Amino acid sequence: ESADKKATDISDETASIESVDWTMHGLDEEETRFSKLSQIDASNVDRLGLAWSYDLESTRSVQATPIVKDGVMYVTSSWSILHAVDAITGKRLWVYDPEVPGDYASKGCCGVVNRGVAYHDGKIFLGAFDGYLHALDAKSGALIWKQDTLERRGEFSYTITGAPRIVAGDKVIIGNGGAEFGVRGYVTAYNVDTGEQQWRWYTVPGDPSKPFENEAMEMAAKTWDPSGKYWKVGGGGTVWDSMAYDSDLNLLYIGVGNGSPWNRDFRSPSGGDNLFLASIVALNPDTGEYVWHYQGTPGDTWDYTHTQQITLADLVIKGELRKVAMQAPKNGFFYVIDRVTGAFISAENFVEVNWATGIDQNGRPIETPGARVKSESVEIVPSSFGAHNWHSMSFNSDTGLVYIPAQGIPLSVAPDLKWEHNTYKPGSTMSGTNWNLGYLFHVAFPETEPFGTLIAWDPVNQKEVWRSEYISPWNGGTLTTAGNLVFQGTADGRFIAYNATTGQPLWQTPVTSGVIAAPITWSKNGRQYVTIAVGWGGIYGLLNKATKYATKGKLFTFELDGQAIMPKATLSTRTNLVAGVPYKPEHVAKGLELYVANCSFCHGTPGIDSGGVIPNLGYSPVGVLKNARLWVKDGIAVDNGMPAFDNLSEEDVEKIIAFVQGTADSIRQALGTQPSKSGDNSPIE
Ligand SMILES: O=C(O)c1cc(C(=O)O)c2c(n1)C(=O)C(=O)c1cc(C(=O)O)[nH]c1-2
Ligand SMILES: [Ca+2]
Repeated sequence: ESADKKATDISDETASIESVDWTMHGLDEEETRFSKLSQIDASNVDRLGLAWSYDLESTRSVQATPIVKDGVMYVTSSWSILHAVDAITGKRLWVYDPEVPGDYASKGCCGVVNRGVAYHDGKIFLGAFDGYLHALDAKSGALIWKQDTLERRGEFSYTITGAPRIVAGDKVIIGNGGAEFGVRGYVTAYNVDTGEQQWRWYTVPGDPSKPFENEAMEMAAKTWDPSGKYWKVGGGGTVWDSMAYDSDLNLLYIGVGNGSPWNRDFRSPSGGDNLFLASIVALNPDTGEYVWHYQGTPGDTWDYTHTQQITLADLVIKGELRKVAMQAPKNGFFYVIDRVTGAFISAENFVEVNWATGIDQNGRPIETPGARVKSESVEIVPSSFGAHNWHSMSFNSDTGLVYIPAQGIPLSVAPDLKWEHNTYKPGSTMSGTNWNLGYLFHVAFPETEPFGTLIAWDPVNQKEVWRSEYISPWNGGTLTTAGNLVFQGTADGRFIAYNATTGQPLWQTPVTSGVIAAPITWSKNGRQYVTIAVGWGGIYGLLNKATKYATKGKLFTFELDGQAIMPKATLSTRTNLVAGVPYKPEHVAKGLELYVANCSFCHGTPGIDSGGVIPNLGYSPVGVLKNARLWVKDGIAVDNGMPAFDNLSEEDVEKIIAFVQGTADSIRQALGTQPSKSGDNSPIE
């Protein structure tokens, strides 16, 4: 009975084959992103053409997996703005703006992002960046109910960036972001009709002097050192992206994130595994009770979130059919675990790693001696950007392969010995916007090179089968289909179809901007379509980009023999290295400390990072850098997400300007080039 129910959950109209919707974030409860549609296949995919394009009008990140239900496409763009679009014509039906305040942007680590909505019984559920969960009428976009998901709003920097999920027939589940800032992670279930809270499950223990919420918290507290007073900083463990659901087993799987602060030496000085950080946890979806956990990265100290996609599959392993959960988290290992019991089955690294030599038979990493950075600057591989981040993977049960958007983004880290909970200190990474890391970055330059790769991974034999290399990290999520295809958008602005078995590229088209989101496929009246939301951004995309474009967010739908014309890409207006802003050289060193504590994680290193959706200040127009006070102090761009910094004095701003101009001058000198025409607004070519 439940198997039938599952099939209809995937799409109400699947039975007719005529119209197949995409109604869940990961396509199905198992989050496979494997579509059974096969009209578009390896033999005809080269005939794909544009059916229509739609303007999302966003200048920040587009991360959403669209949802298609009854001819309507629901897709979010930055600032959690939801667009309802006629799926056949691409015409706007309605737009819902949850009106996230501009000054909320700096309460998230990685930009005002949103990964999509959930659909259930005529309602759309949207988690907005400022922590409210909205339930809307799917037809009109009218608000039905709205819930504040945040605890102690204002005291902690919580956000929502992930897509809600529907479980147990009547519950909508959402977690939060915030573990870079110091928060306590949890997931909450709300009744789909009323919005009433059903249960909340914390991922880490609270203040041990107070009663524990449940036995799981009591068990978890034994793995934390109370002398670190972790509960003051929150402890971390946000559930900011992945969940999966097995309705047969009646288990909800959640992916739990990193510790707050990142550095375990400050969070739990005597060590400990710090449950349930960096774990997959199975919960009873009816009650929110703990069932089991598997902790992939015990005692996380590297921002090794296990919030990356959890995909469920039934695999024959050593002759036995196993119900498994699969994950490729930031730490670089591909995990297969038993989803009934949480028992470890296998793990192998899918990229080069230097923090562990492998995973032992109990599922514990064998850490390398220098992996827990104690004094000098060390380059840990993978970095906290992850060997795989939130970009969706897909699992094709025909080929037996998982398609992973893998990457390497170099970062060196050193302990921040000055770190104190919620204390602004020049020199302490982003402490000016309340980050709580306990690390400094790039005290020494990292030695590895950035890379981006699509990896086709065999989860049974734990080995790579094929790969496709890209020129940049931070490529889009993947989709696979019964047409033996894999689709992926790329950081360099292409949308590509591969043969799922061999990895041979079969078709590609430019799509006006770098892509980070995942494509979907669906059909209407017997015709198959492929849709991708496009718009550069996310954490790496704040700082860097791999195209010369700054095109606003778009939504593209493709079909066989589609004839629509691809809109023109907009060139970035990035200027040359800034020159000629007067400054006092003795201000540069202090300016660096101020920059690190207030500017670095959004604007990047001046003149070194290329600038993504947030400008790199090394390429500021002269007039902008000279008048930085207007942005930094007077807050003229608060609506765009640039906060006004009360902690900075006028003189501090002068010092930051000195650091930016001084750095630009040093780089220019090192490159041996002439001073550029200042204020030049010519596009980079
Ligand atoms: O610890 C957290 O709460 C948290 C939240 C988020 C988020 O909500 O986007 C990210 C991360 N961590 C993170 O570690 C990370 O690498 C990341 C990348 C992105 C992005 O949108 O590109 N978000 C996040
Ligand atoms: Ca994190």
